[in-house]
Amino acid sequence: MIEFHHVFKRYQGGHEALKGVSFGLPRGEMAFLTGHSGAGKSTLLKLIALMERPTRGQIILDDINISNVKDRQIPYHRRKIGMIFQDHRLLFDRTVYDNVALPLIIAGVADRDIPKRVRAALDKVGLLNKEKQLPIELSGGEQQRVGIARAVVNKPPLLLADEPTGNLDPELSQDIMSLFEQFNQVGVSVLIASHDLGLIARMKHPLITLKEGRTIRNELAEVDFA
Ligand SMILES: Nc1ncnc2c1ncn2[C@@H]1O[C@H](COP(=O)(O)OP(=O)(O)OP(=O)(O)O)[C@@H](O)[C@H]1O
Repeated sequence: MIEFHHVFKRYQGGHEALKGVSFGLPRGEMAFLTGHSGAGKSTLLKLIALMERPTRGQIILDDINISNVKDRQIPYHRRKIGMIFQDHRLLFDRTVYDNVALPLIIAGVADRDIPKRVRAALDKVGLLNKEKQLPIELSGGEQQRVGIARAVVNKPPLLLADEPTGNLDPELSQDIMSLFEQFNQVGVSVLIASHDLGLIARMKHPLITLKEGRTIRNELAEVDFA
């Protein structure tokens, strides 16, 4: 599903956030990405979503070298990916329903199909009864679930989550991780950046550990440079 071949990322200003990262995430796998603050975890996820471009190396997503994806094709590329952020990035002046419907509207889904799909996504995260509420009226864990419903409403084959439990207590964090496992069990590939080593250890999924932009531990296959 995802292959990184000796990927480097240097930001404007000269900081090298990734220094030759290689790994392969097979289709249908769930894995964790960990490492100290500033190790390059968010950068790695942003490269997959084409929120940033690599300086060197190749990233293959679904057999496509994403360096060849032109800027105008990025919205189509992103439809393969559901992104979940620590701060959820919900629209706080819109209802739960409207937040989850937004990706469908952007993707041009027919109006008549939207309610059913929004409710299916809210049902999966256990929030069917909250659709008329504003995000501010929900708990932190519920807000994160809305973020997850929004990420999965288009049924992307890949979920990328950046510290999705960073603001949650241990019990809620476990619930959110279990939710990711449920999506994984129906075939969705999942890559989660997290600091929470205790939670990661309990989940028993492969781990990639970054240190100062390099892979220091990789329980996923290293990929050969073709
Ligand atoms: N847009 C940017 N411009 C310049 N430098 C950046 C930019 N984004 C990130 N960096 C730098 O790249 C390095 C890696 O950042 P990144 O956000 O990928 O780390 P991280 O492992 O996700 O950290 P955290 O766990 O704190 O979120 C850091 O030193 C950071 O300061």
